[in-house]
Amino acid sequence: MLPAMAPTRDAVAGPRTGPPPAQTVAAPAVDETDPAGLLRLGLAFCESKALLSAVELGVFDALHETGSSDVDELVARLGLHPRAAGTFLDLLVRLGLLTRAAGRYANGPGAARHLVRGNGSPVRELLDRANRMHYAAWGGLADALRTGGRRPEADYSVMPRDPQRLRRFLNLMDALTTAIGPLLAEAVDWAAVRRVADVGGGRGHLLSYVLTAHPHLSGVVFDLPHNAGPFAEYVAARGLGDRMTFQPGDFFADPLPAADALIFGHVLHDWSPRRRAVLVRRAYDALADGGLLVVYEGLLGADAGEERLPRHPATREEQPDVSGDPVAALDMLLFGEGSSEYTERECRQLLGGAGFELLAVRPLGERDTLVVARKP
Ligand SMILES: C[S@@+](CC[C@H](N)C(=O)[O-])C[C@H]1O[C@@H](n2cnc3c(N)ncnc32)[C@H](O)[C@@H]1O
Repeated sequence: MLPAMAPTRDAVAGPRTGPPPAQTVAAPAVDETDPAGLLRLGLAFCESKALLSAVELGVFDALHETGSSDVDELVARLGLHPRAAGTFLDLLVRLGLLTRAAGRYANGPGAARHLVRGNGSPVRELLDRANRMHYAAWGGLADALRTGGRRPEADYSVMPRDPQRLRRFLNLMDALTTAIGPLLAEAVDWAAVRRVADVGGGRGHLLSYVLTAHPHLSGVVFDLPHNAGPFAEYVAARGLGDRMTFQPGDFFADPLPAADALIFGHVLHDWSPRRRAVLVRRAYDALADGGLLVVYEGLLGADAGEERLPRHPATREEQPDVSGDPVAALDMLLFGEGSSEYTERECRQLLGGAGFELLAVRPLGERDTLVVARKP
């Protein structure tokens, strides 16, 4: 699940959001006798931007509502200039996103499943964010590589001033944890836990899965005060108002909730290694002996012998471990606001260094790793 990285003020001020939108793909075959592969790679941004623009313009939403439309109908509905609209739509057909029959366009199966707003797929939210932030940031990649590209850590203080942005952010968080919630409910042994706190738990989406699966649990979401309203709406809608509470606070400054288990989900990677260590120490201090710390994160380079990318020998020590997803790692390193993805090994060290005893490290869904630790 990627980070906020645009060089614009908007993106710079925004917080991290979990795993990156981009997925590493196998290295394309570049045949020295045929430069087509190189050209395709070099110009891939055109097709990428066509998809992102179609999402931005609401092409897939419009076609979802109408079933099918001709170019004039789409021009009118989406407020497009007619000059290039037909060519643009035909490009989307060629990319396999739309179908066209008798001059009428419709969503292809992949678009219908993943690109229509509100259909529950995280892909739409990720592409939305990629368009607003990552695209512009990657446009400045060469500069970021020259300068090191570091930016300040996440700044969540922008959220209360921009309700639309907050809503978009919460939607994205929920989309990313929809797949994780049921898995996390299963993967952890909650039998000895009575009260669980999701620290940085947003409006409670993830925690609602855990509580629904385990009726003996009660829960508290600890998050910044601006999430109190969205939380209240959310738990009322899920019918969990009597089992889940919201504790507003700053996890760097305020006492963490008293609970038998604390969750940090997609939270630690928002911060620099130093601040991550602060959070883990605070969790250790907040838990009673035997208490659980549950971390899920898109950790890089699991220790299970994944192939490592070659490193430049001269800077070996400074290189991040990017064995998991180099696109995500670059994105996070250069544009991730001082936050950084980190490796499974670092996570083990982080928790072990604070005094935790590791109980389990295992994959959680397609992108995340679950780490469960206990305060001895
Ligand atoms: C990247 S989101 C992760 C949300 C959720 N745990 C998930 O897995 O999707 C980070 C969360 O931490 C919260 N947060 C950021 N800074 C915080 C702080 N200083 N104190 C408490 N919560 C904070 C944000 O409001 C946001 O809900």
